[in-house]
Amino acid sequence: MESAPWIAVPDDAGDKYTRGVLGVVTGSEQYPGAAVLGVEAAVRTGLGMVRYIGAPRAADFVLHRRPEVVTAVGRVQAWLIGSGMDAGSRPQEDAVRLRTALRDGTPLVIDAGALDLAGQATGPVVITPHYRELATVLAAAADDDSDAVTADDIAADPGAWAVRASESLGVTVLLKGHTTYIAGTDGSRFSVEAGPAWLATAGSGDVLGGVLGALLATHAREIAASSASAVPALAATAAFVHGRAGERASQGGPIAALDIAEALPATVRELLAGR
Ligand SMILES: NC(=O)C1=CN([C@@H]2O[C@H](COP(=O)(O)OP(=O)(O)OC[C@H]3O[C@@H](n4cnc5c(N)ncnc54)[C@H](O)[C@@H]3O)[C@@H](O)[C@H]2O)[C@@H](O)CC1
Ligand SMILES: Nc1ncnc2c1ncn2[C@@H]1O[C@H](COP(=O)(O)OP(=O)(O)O)[C@@H](O)[C@H]1O
Repeated sequence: MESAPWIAVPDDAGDKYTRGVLGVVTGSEQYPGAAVLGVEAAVRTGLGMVRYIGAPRAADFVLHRRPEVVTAVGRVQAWLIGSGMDAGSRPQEDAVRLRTALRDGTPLVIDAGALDLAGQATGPVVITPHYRELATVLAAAADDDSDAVTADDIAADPGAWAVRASESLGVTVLLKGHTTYIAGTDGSRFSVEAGPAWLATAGSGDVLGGVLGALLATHAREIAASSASAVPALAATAAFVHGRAGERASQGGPIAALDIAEALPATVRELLAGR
């Protein structure tokens, strides 16, 4: 699959709303940095606006880093939820914020601490677990303990588990790892090996969530026309762009998650130049 066609280029008649707005409910008291990383990545992937409506401490950090972010509630074309949250200790305020996103009917990227809520979403969903997170999600969905799958089982055959999870949960699955596997509800299957192992660093997945959130928010029309085929293609594009940004940032050396986000504009530019 070509990734470049899945990058939305602004048209001359457009404005920030027609380009697409991403709503973000991420971060927490314990993990405010995840909110900063996801928002940074979304802004740098390209979109009209980000509305951040997470925890106040995280919102302060987000605004300090990205003053263009709006913290007022309003219409969005997609949501990114769960990065930097802990499903095991969810404050009531976060439950309310997450419900707003889940009931909106717009497409959602569901990561980390909101993965347990995927079944409650009213819009098309792509979940972005790593192996341990997928094992937890599948354990929660299993009829009894004998069906339980471990992270080691998933590591042994990640592509097959991404497909099984997509079929049993009825959502698009983006399973993170050295190779990232995407399984869509329409039968789409992608495997993306675009980046170096230096990408295995704290917050790298939070950056991926922001990239994918921006891509969903800027393709509302395509998703409305066919969410089952557009969402997995956009997920594969996000994994590819994330991997290429990691490669660009690393050049064979170590990287921090923010370096990946900062490499996104040049990565997108390079992709567009080639199309
Ligand atoms: N800067 C930030 O705010 C960051 C926030 N993050 C957030 O942190 C939350 C938890 O994500 P995880 O991927 O860690 O969740 P996991 O539940 O996969 O990882 C936690 C598990 O990792 C294992 N573990 C912990 N420390 C270990 C060590 N030193 N050696 C070996 N095993 C160890 C333990 O089994 C532990 O239960 C998510 O909400 C995520 O989004 C992470 O993305 C990292 C960066
Ligand atoms: N060995 C690896 N090689 C290349 N990319 C990797 C490797 N391990 C992890 N990644 C990528 O790094 C990111 C890690 O995400 P995640 O596990 O959610 O970390 P975090 O929670 O710290 O953000 C994912 O995009 C994953 O595909």
